[in-house]
Amino acid sequence: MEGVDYLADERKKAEFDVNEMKIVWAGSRHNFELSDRISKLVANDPGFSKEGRTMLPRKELFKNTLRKATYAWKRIIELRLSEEEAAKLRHFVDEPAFTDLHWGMFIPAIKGQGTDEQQKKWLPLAYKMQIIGCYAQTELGHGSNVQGLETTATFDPQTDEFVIHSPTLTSSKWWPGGLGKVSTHAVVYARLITNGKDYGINGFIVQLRSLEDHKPLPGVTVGDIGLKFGNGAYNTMDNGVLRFDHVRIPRDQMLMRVSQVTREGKYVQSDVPRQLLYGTMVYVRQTIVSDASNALSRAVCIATRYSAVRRQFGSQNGGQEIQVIDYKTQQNRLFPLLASAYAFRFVGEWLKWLYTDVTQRLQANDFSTLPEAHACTAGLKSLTTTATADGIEECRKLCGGHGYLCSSGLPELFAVYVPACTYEGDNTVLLLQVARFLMKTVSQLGSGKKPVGTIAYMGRIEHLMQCRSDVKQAKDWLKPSAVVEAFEARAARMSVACAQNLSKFDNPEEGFAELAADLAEAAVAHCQLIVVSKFIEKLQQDIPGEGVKQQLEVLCGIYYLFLLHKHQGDFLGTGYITSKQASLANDQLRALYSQLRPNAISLVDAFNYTDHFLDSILGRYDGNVYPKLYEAAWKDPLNQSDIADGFHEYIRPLLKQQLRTARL
Ligand SMILES: CCCCCCCC/C=C\CCCCCCCCCC(=O)SCCNC(=O)CCNC(=O)[C@H](O)C(C)(C)COP(=O)(O)OP(=O)(O)OC[C@H]1O[C@@H](n2cnc3c(N)ncnc32)[C@H](O)[C@@H]1OP(=O)(O)O
Ligand SMILES: Cc1cc2nc3c(=O)[nH]c(=O)nc-3n(C[C@H](O)[C@H](O)[C@H](O)COP(=O)(O)OP(=O)(O)OC[C@H]3O[C@@H](n4cnc5c(N)ncnc54)[C@H](O)[C@@H]3O)c2cc1C
Repeated sequence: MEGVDYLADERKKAEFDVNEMKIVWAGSRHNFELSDRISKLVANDPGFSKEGRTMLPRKELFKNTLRKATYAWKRIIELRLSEEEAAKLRHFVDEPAFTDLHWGMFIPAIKGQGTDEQQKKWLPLAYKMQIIGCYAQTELGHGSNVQGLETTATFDPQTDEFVIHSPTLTSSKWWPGGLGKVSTHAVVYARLITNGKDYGINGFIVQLRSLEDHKPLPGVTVGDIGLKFGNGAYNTMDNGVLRFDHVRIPRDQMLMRVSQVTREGKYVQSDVPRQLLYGTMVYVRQTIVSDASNALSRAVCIATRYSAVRRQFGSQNGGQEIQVIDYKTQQNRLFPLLASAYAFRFVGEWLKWLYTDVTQRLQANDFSTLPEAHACTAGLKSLTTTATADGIEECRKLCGGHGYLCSSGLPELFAVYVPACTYEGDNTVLLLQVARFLMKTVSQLGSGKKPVGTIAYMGRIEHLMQCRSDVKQAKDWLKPSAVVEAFEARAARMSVACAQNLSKFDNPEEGFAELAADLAEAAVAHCQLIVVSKFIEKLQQDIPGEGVKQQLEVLCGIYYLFLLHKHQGDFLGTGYITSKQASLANDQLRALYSQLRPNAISLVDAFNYTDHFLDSILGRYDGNVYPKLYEAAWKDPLNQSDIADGFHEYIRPLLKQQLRTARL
């Protein structure tokens, strides 16, 4: 880095090896080197500049995204990047685009739900981007309730085709990214009807636009759904609307891994569970969990650096004022978010492992771990995206007024990120899926079926229902066994309380609806237990680098003690801890903030973000905030002239009128 480093003193305070921490953050030396190389490649290429992005009108913004996405593809080909390198490049280009859905959902849907033959036909075209696809599931009338979708795919045995049709306005596909203006094809989810019988939802590959002139094919009505939240932000994406008027596709474009329709129109269900139709969602939820730590760490990096630069109050004898990062209130808002970024990193790594494991099992026709994989991906997607969206907004507030400027990078980051709480499953709806899984687990206790994996703790239910915390002094809260038992007891007791309340209802579905808010809270407790456990398990590994493990222990302590403090009501209400023990936890938390403080800047440096990727004046690596903020203000189009457009038309007559009144 060139020029003065205004954060150099902060960097000197670090008590650990930052370069080793970079490797822990990246997951491996290989991942670190890959990210480092590709992020610099993107940052140094003017073709990927972000300059002025938030000021472009929608049409120009969108065109610019098309330019960048195709330029990225050109570079991927020219540089012969591997699939892994290409994915990194798209990540660091940092602009939501149709390519996310093409690579992230269209291709995985064909891979997961297509037969070998279908994969052989469609994947090579998609890999070369000779066709561009999206994932068209959600409709105007239904998103969460997938079984309620209305689009129909009716088999016509005369012609060996499916007829895809949108029977109502509410059956219009609505939201799919990449659909509005770009995609040539879509995996469309529709009700499969054959021989007059409705067999529920299935996926179909449907061509939407001509490969010659890109015009919608006959019977297809397609367009963009309009401007979304935030300037720039997710408006780089063409989320679309799509209607079918009796569009015909060959029978072999029904994705046939889960079920088939024969030439005669007979519906055949294979021996794989129907839930595999939802497999693409499980995959994407897992990637969203991994991505949460990216988004949160970006916001935290900006807020931490700026908190060290910013000074307010407390000047003594004409000396410097206090850095706002030294206020305990700032630390209490910021440091748990820094700890959460690390916690989500590690749980994301673990979830990736779980997903790979379940995928291998599915290939071998072992479906036993699918329910747990669904509960974990759904629950952790909900937990991490909610905390990340809230965390980004908190980081904006932590930066005071300047956080509200687009040049802080935070408003755009928030606007791009916040729909993650909704897409790929509304976060409350997903928590209720976890709750169903928990209630099923509780109901099977005593049946001889041993709970395994993330619900293994339920197997010790008798102990967890009656044990009490043995914490006597603040530092006892640093013992992993004390912490894990606290989170297990809280989660188990909340689930059992819900199950007991449910049993009072004659109709279980009515009970579930009535108790939904409590059930969602029990699901949160279970998911927090997973994150805490995975962080603690990470610390049991061999972690090289001077001081690295110690810093991670501090972060882990902050993560769980902050949760314990925030959800004190649960821990006290379920009777596992006393109010004295809750207060000791808080004392320990404050002590950990003091230990973290000198390392804060280096802990965010370990994310290894380029200034290009952060795209934030407040988060600049060198901390040179004020001159750059001042400079940026003058680049605003409003400052291109001293007299604003509209002045002569509107303001001048007003001023003249006041002048006349004053003279009177
Ligand atoms: C996409 C890009 C990724 C690229 C990678 C880059 C990395 C960066 C990451 C992110 C960058 C941002 C880019 C993201 C772009 C946005 C993409 C957004 C795309 C979408 O939003 S697609 C649409 C998503 N829609 C949903 O998620 C709908 C949510 N609804 C449902 O999932 C279901 O309807 C339901 C689960 C809520 C209910 O279903 P239903 O059939 O009615 O089920 P139940 O009766 O409740 O349950 C039946 C039975 O099935 C089990 N089950 C449910 N779901 C699953 C599943 N997915 N897998 C396995 N099993 C499942 C359930 O537990 C029940 O089991 P039981 O009978 O009790 O044993
Ligand atoms: C930016 C963005 C990109 C998207 N991209 C795609 C895409 O590429 N492809 C695609 O197919 N879809 C896409 N979607 C759609 C997305 O998947 C849905 O919006 C999402 O699944 C939520 O469904 P919904 O909109 O129907 O919400 P709703 O279900 O209508 O939710 C409204 C409210 O009702 C509550 N609610 C609903 N059901 C229940 C219940 N059973 N119990 C308790 N509360 C409930 C919810 O919690 C929420 O508060 C995208 C959405 C967004 C915002």
